Amino acid sequence: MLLPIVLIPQHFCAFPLHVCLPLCKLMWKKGSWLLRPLAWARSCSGGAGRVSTVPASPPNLRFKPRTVEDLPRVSLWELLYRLTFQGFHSHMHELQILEKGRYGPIYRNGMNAVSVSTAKLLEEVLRNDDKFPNRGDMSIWKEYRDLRGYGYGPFTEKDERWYNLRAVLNKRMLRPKDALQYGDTIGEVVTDFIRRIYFLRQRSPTGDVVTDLNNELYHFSLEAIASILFETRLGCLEEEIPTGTQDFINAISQMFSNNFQVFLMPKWSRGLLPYWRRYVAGWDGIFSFATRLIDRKMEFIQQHLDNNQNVEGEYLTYLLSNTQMSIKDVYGSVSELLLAGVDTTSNTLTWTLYLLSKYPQCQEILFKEVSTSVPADRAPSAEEVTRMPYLRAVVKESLRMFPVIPMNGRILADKDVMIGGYQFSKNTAFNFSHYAIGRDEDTFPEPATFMPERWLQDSHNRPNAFGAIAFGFGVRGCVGRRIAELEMYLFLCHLMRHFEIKPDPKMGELKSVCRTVLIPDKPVSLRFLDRGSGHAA
Ligand code: HEM
Repeated sequence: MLLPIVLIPQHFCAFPLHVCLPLCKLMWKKGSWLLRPLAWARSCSGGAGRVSTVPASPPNLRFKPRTVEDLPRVSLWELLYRLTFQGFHSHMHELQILEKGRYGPIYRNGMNAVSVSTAKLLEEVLRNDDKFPNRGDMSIWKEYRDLRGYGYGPFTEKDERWYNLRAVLNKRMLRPKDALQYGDTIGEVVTDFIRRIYFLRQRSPTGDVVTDLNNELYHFSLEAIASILFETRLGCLEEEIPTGTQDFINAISQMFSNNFQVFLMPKWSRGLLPYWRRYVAGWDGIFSFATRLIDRKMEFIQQHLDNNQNVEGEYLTYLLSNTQMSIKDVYGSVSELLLAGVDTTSNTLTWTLYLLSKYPQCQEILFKEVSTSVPADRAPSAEEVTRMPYLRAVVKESLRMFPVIPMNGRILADKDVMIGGYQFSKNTAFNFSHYAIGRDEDTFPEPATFMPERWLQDSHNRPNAFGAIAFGFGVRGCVGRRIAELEMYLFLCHLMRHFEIKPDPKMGELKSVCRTVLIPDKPVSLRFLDRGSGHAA
């Protein structure tokens, strides 16, 4: 009989076999396969996300694979209603969970892309990724660069030009051992930050609270990434913050806050509504900050060359001396790297500290790991921090719960693909609901609980890795991943040796807000209790 041959070898239903087979047989007899493919899929799979492939078509029963037309669909009106009247425009991550509950794990969202919200479906999409992966429409970012005559960077470039650009940018950054060379530079920034925490907490009435920690961590991340990209210290961790720094931070915030509105609004409305003007002003602030620092470095290099002195340097010197990159390209790429390197690590660290303060038992395990791995009389090295399993698990778990980039996507243009049992033609846009995926109960039991241990289980019990791919996947994955990880590991390792982090009762619970990146809904304040370690930072 054909049925078991088709079904049993690739049993794609969520129901156990003994429940599923009689159900399937019943439908088969009634001809339901042909008549109501979607209804079958729903009743048989417990959600399309459980279906990984359609069974091979029975030769004599005109089996038609399900297509995008068979997917549940959110109308544009529903989306607009939720964004505007229900306030989801700043809670797009929570909208993922709401829509998943209503439409299942794969559906057409209001923007006509296909949203996927299980680890398994995400894996299927990414395993079918193009040779030159494409995240989607970057036209409004390009428009700014065209307007001001800057080159495109890794976010905005596409196809072969993107590939060649990444070949240049990846060097000295992407491999784990590339990042290690920045260990001392980052270590110095971390030491300064610890000093700043001592300075800030003693100003509080109780002598141990640091308020507006997210902003402090912003300064830390900016200082750290600038020290790598521009090979120079900005002084963001001094008592007096240098002028221009806060303007840059505000400019990023301004650009991100207006990005979505500019994307949604028609071009003709730009002169009438304030978003486009604010958006351009935000980018102007970002680019002018970056180009000023690049120009300063070029002058420095030129002076050395004029004096017949050797020019040695790290990332920027390497880019500037790369013959494949014009100065316009360097401006474009470095500005994008800088932009990507500040909000991401700073917000992730904010969430991590908040979670550690709420889960003292996890903080204790982390403290023990740090104390036993590094002798008390010296600072941890870059190699050491990357070898601490609990520390890595803490960061991974924080990113699962609060993925700083809560959604992402791909347009698969190379070929037709089969995802979740549906056939999609070339050029289908897929949207990845990372926030909903990270909170999926099937992949992560007790998803709202911070449990770094879940990442330390043996390979059979460890969650599907696609459940939390905070840095993306494949050749288009995050170029700054190793730097970001090193920065966060060194930071947490140093900090744990100095302070025990506790909640500030005055702050209350934090909620997340989506402003392209996932940020806390209010200024964060935490207590930093001195462990009296007397360690060198
Ligand atoms: C917690 C820290 C960070 C997180 C969670 C993060 C996450 C991501 C994600 C999800 C992507 C998209 C990947 C994909 O589509 O597959 C991405 C891309 C990117 N990230 Fe990061 N990132 C972080 C830090 C950084 C840092 C420090 C830098 C700069 C040094 C950076 C530079 C970039 C760039 C340039 C891209 C675009 C790559 C391309 O399109 O080719 N990121 N990042």
